[in-house]
Amino acid sequence: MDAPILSISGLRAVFRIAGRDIAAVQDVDLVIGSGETVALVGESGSGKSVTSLSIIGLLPKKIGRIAEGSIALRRRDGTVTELTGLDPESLRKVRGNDIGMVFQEPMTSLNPVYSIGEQIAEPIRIHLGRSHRDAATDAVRLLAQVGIPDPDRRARQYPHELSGGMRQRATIAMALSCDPTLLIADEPTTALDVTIQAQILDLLAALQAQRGMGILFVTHNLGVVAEIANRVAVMYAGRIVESGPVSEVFTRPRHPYTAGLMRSVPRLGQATTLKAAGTPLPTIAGNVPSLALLPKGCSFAPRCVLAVDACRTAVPPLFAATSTQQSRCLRWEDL
Ligand SMILES: Nc1ncnc2c1ncn2[C@@H]1O[C@H](COP(=O)(O)OP(=O)(O)OP(=O)(O)O)[C@@H](O)[C@H]1O
Repeated sequence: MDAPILSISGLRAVFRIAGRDIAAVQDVDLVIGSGETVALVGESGSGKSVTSLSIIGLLPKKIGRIAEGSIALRRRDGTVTELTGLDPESLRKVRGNDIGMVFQEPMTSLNPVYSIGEQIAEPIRIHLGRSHRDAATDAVRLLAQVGIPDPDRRARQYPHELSGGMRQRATIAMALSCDPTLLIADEPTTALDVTIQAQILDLLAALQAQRGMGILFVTHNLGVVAEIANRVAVMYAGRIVESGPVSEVFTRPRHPYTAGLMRSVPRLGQATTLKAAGTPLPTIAGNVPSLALLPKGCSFAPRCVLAVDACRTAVPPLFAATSTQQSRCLRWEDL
């Protein structure tokens, strides 16, 4: 059997703040197979972006670093490379050749002073060694593949001449230009309106079916997870607290934090009913703890209605709730 596209184990990423290492992410294990989409979900500050930045080696210089763990990537030629030990230049090559990235705001990836076509062609020339002319042809082909009408003309246009949805399509084309084995999409649809969002999700699913790449999809939106992902990993205060197939986790969450997140999602019809009844949508009481002052034991315990004394003494391990679903809750059986 082929090695997974991405295999993270025991990842701990820290920030050096006021002379202390503060762990933004710890004990993170994550596997993505080819053709599989894994969603990383959780509230703001839970460590989703730090996890994806660790993979691409772009933690903030000077203060951020991977303190422990391994990140193994299967490359296009089938070899598996350990990314944590690579020097910056080798890592840059892996990033350009084997990992594609799409971020929330397309203008962070696009340069306003170059045409769309030039920007897609550049990595093709640099990383795949294609001629100017061939790379330009490839760029137009990629624009067509991501559903941009009249791709010849669009390739000559500048980012400001495209709509937000078209710009995001263009960054997806750029991310796919070197035929990556792994695509990291960090809130790629959050800045778009819902109809465009649905189109981009459909596009990613279609491209994945064609190319068989693995996708790490970072989002705080459970609706989007249900739409696009095969498996989901729920993060809280830097740790994965629950993971498993979306169908299992969403129908039967085994961690109180996941259950709380699920309850706080408005459902069609429910919002108006609750409003009519004068009942607000349920939220999870309390706040995410500061990473510098994590409570002893389970980080979610201070907000958890199920918490017992044992939860406050040691961080719970990941329990195998089923053969495919894991929960970092001592009381997963009581949920
Ligand atoms: N440059 C930085 N310096 C110091 N701490 C940081 C830095 N970047 C992130 N952190 C800390 O790391 C933690 C995890 O942040 P991260 O951006 O991964 O969260 P997230 O789950 O992606 O949130 P969001 O949905 O808001 O992007 C946060 O507590 C944050 O304060």
